[in-house]
Amino acid sequence: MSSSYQVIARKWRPQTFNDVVGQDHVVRTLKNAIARNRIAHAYLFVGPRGTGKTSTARIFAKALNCTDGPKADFDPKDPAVQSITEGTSMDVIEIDGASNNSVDQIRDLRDDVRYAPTQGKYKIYIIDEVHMLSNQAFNALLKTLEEPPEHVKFVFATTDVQKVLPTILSRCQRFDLKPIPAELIVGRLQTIADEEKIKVTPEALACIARMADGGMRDAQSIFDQMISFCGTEISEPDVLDVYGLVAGEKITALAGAVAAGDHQKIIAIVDECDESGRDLVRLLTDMQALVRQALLDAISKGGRSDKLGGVSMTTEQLTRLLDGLREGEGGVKLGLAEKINFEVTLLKAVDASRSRAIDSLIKELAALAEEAPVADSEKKKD
Ligand SMILES: Nc1ncnc2c1ncn2[C@@H]1O[C@H](COP(=O)(O)OP(=O)(O)OP(=O)(O)O)[C@@H](O)[C@H]1O
Repeated sequence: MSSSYQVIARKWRPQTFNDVVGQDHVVRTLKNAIARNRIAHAYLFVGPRGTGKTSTARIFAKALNCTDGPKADFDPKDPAVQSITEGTSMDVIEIDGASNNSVDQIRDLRDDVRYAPTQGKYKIYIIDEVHMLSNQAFNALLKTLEEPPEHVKFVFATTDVQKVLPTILSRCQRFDLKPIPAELIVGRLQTIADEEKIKVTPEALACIARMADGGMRDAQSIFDQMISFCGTEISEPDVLDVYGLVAGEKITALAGAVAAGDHQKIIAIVDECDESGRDLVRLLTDMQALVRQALLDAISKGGRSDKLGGVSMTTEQLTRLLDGLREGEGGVKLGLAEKINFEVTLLKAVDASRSRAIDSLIKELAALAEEAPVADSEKKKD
């Protein structure tokens, strides 16, 4: 039974603080709070999906309720910790805010909090997607949050903090989990691949990380799917084909053509991508990422970058280009006449970046022209 298949994302859920990737600021603060015994009544973990909110909440619960706790470096084999890992601890209660019966659960919670924990030091309520609670449930929760008994701790998680009532927010210590940088996703996937005896090239991993956009769960799900398709050996072309992605060098070539204003080359590359069934929406996102990198490069170098295909572009041009690409996004995403919309977006973006450059030239000339008559009249006076 124990050999039953488990998806990677679940099998590789971080079990200790050290396993959590890319959220050092959160982990450090929680560890410090535990070490100094300054543990708040309620925490709120905010962040995009699959970045470690639920995992960190559970690890925090383990640190609070482990034998001789609270202790940040608890032993994962401690029976008190294992019961939390296995979801059998009576003192760690998880409620999914998105489910229909959460109101009843929150009502139960109000009665339940009065009773002392059964084994651990604390009763810990982890409420996932807290923004999805109905108003009724929110209000019921608020009453408990106002005066929680000493032995009760709350950990809330949300992907949409705007929807959490201010009255709840103001009673919580808030932590923002960030999208996980691609190189850390690659690192974690590599560790998993080694353990699972999967041979995967660095290019393939980079490609998976690119698609996951900072979400570790997404990255792991894609990796899982690739293993189903390819077995134990995965290379970049496999990932590109399965997900209809465009190869890195082709994206660079297209970005270069856009920077150079080479309309013919743009159209040729788009044709090629479309004919081989590539995902143009994704290509547009990847292009934006490249232009953004060039923009950051230009800003750090005082106003110019030649990162897009070696063409020197100003910060202003790159901003216009990025703007143009974003403007067209809606049309391309609509899916109708996707290719045409995509081409038009690129061509317009090229024009926008160039016309602005011409605009500034005109402005400079106008400024010079304004100065010129003064110089002439000065001369006449002489
Ligand atoms: N920071 C991280 N470090 C390591 N693995 C992670 C991290 N974040 C997510 N994962 C992986 O993704 C899976 C899902 O993570 P988790 O449930 O903690 O995310 P979440 O932020 O709560 O997502 P959601 O908002 O969708 O509930 C985990 O089981 C783990 O495999």
